[in-house]
Amino acid sequence: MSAAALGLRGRLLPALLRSPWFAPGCRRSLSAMSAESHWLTAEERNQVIHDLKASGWSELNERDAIYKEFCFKNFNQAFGFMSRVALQAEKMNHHPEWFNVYNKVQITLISHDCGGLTKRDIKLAQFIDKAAASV
Ligand SMILES: C[C@H](O)[C@H](O)[C@H]1CNC2=NC(N)=NC(=O)C2=N1
Repeated sequence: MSAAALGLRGRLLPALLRSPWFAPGCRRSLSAMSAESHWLTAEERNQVIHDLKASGWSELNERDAIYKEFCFKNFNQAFGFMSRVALQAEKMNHHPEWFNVYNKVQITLISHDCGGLTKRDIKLAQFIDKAAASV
């Protein structure tokens, strides 16, 4: 019976693959990861994604990640924002995927060692939004 017939298309299969049992890197590192790095429960995920979407983040289709674009007055403001985020990323040992052209910064957040979105990404996204608001 095909995966489609088993109803494994859509979100079920990605959710299964995201679980620690299918993400050996995540399971292996779970013991060394802080509480924030643990997987989100379905209820937690729904709530935080709802809140993040309200502030302009979106879920990527091709990966279990979140994405947001920021536009500042000039490069100086954009780079100052990136510098603050970079220091926080180093502090958390959790880093964004990002692209900057002049006053624009595109940010994708995903926990590479887990292959998906974890509490580390949510914590960094919330920091990023505060940093952007205080530029
Ligand atoms: C070696 C280093 O600690 C790891 O590569 C850290 C660095 N920053 C990271 N950032 C993100 N987004 N995901 C990771 O899995 C990750 N792992």
